[in-house]
Amino acid sequence: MIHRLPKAELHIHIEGSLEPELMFRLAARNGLKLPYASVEELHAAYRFSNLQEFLDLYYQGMNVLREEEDFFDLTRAYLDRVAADNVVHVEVFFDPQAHTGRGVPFAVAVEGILKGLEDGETRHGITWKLIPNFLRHLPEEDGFKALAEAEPWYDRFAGFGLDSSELGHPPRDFARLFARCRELGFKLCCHAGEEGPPDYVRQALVEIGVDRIDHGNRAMEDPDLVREIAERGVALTSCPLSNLSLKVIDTVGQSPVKQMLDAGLCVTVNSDDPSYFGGYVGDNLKAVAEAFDLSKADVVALVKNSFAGSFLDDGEKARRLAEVDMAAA
Ligand SMILES: Nc1ncnc2[nH]cnc12
Ligand SMILES: [Zn+2]
Repeated sequence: MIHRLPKAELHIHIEGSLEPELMFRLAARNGLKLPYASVEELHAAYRFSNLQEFLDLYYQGMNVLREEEDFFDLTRAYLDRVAADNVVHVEVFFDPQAHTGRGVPFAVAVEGILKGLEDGETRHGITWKLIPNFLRHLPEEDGFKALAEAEPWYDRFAGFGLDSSELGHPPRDFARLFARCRELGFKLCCHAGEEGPPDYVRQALVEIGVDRIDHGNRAMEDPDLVREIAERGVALTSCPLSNLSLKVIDTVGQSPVKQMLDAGLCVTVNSDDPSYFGGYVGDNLKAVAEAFDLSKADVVALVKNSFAGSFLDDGEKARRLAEVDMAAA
């Protein structure tokens, strides 16, 4: 049934969908030598004890993305893969500062990704939103520069997000930047509570006023905060296999997904960085369904949340939700 249901993915870093095979192909195309002898050796390096260990490899891996065509191929490969899982809508993150910071122009990254998204829409009918994320390990001032560079593409972006190393980089440090994004009419999302304390989630929710919380695991430590999230109707994008891989949890059964569902939160299931964490959105849904022995109603609720929590307009949401009900019947 999981396969059959039309679904959305709301938390995917396109750079984190770079599969080892494609990384080797792009390295060869760009005349670069990887510090790994083979795809197998690279795969074997994907063992992490925390977020930072993953991020170090993630930023190293994306170094093969140099030309517009590389970003196009990356995006195309992701959409081909999720089309096979019956994903019909994606809201895709990318990290512009991780590219401009190594000399790849903003335009190269964004144009390649946009062309890939348009190609996927044409070939698979997958609708999409694109959401640049600011890197929180860099100063807010650098985020303002990225926002200024993004200006020619404002009409192509649904919102802005915040990612990278969470501990020591609270959402509050980016309050002015997100206030500006809000003034410009963008949706706001923020990685919070993946490793950081519940107070980071509260800052994202109350001080930044996010429309969506990415991860949010540690919010579950604070019942008042859980109530606040429920009252505001803000969706959470949970990523079970990412949490497992980054040792946020020890087993999928410790994922907060079931607790969030039971608390009446709009929780969704996503892949985060599927190439690094060993599973796409369908695999993540299967993993939680198995770990919690979820009922059909719970699985349908998670999939409906993926549309309810999306940045689609109300009419499009209603149409997608009705399609899920039809497929589930
Ligand atoms: N899981 C994650 N947390 C924070 N930043 C990220 N960038 C890519 N994946 C991320
Ligand atoms: Zn993420």
